[in-house]
Amino acid sequence: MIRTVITGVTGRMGGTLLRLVRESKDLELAGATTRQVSRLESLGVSGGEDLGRVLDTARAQVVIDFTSAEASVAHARQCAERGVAMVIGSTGFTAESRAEVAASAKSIPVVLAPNTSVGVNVVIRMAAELARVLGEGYDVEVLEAHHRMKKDAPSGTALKLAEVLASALGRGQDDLTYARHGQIGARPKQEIGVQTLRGGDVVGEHTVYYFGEGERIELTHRATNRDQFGLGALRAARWVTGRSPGLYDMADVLGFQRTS
Ligand SMILES: NC(=O)C1=CN([C@@H]2O[C@H](COP(=O)(O)OP(=O)(O)OC[C@H]3O[C@@H](n4cnc5c(N)ncnc54)[C@H](OP(=O)(O)O)[C@@H]3O)[C@@H](O)[C@H]2O)C=CC1
Ligand SMILES: O=C(O)C1=N[C@H](C(=O)O)C[C@H](O)C1
Repeated sequence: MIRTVITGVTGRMGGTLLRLVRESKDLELAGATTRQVSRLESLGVSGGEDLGRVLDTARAQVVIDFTSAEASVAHARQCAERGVAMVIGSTGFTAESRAEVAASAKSIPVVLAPNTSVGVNVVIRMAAELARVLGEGYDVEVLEAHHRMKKDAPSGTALKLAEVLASALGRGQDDLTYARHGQIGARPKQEIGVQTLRGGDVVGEHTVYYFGEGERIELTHRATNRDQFGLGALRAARWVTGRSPGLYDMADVLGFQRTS
């Protein structure tokens, strides 16, 4: 059994992960963290607020962390100090905070993935392949929609899609456009638009549009609950436990060639 700690266990993903770890045959809950410590008892979970303290008694092999970029940076440092592997699903990283996780991943294995759903990762791969095949004759746009409580925008998945599309088309960060307003003029050929919708209880939707002359291709993934994110995270936890230190992503877990 793989001894697993879940951070942010009172969150939306934390609750999904708690149920899935309990249902799994090969992972066991070794502890959990939350800032709402009084809720741990009713969840039947042992743990506390500080991951370092939880790890000092939990004999954990892996931490699954869906919290926030800021919290994940601190959690990665605490795991690195104790030699515990990690799966990080948090989004909202800046180049600097990602570099901090990469620094921790010099001493422990870390899977850092803005989307742990296998289906989404297949879509990411197909999006790059479609862009390569279609080439320059199509205008590429990414649209994402999420629930009203989501804190970061665009979603980590939309940013990942934009990154792999840019790489497939030989374009760079400067070609990404996150908003349009006013007299913007004709669309530059090189542009890749990334647009955000927020509202209601939308779990997560991503579409890549390829607008051509006289046709349009749309590649869409819609999550209708959080289970596939959680199941993918458990798969990543099994894969990362006992690996060599390094920063990995879901492409590594799934045995795909990296797309960017
Ligand atoms: N990779 C993937 O496939 C997916 C990634 N995500 C990402 O996972 C993250 C969590 O999403 P979700 O579960 O919906 O969010 P929630 O807000 O429901 O849960 C976040 C949890 O993390 C805790 N947390 C947040 N910030 C901190 C902090 N600074 N220190 C300690 N604990 C903290 C919260 O604690 P408290 O309750 O005390 O506020 C809460 O328990 C987001 O970044 C989201 O984008 C989400 C779904 C899928
Ligand atoms: O916050 C969410 O809910 C989600 N976040 C991830 C992201 O930012 O890409 C993945 C998923 O779509 C749900």
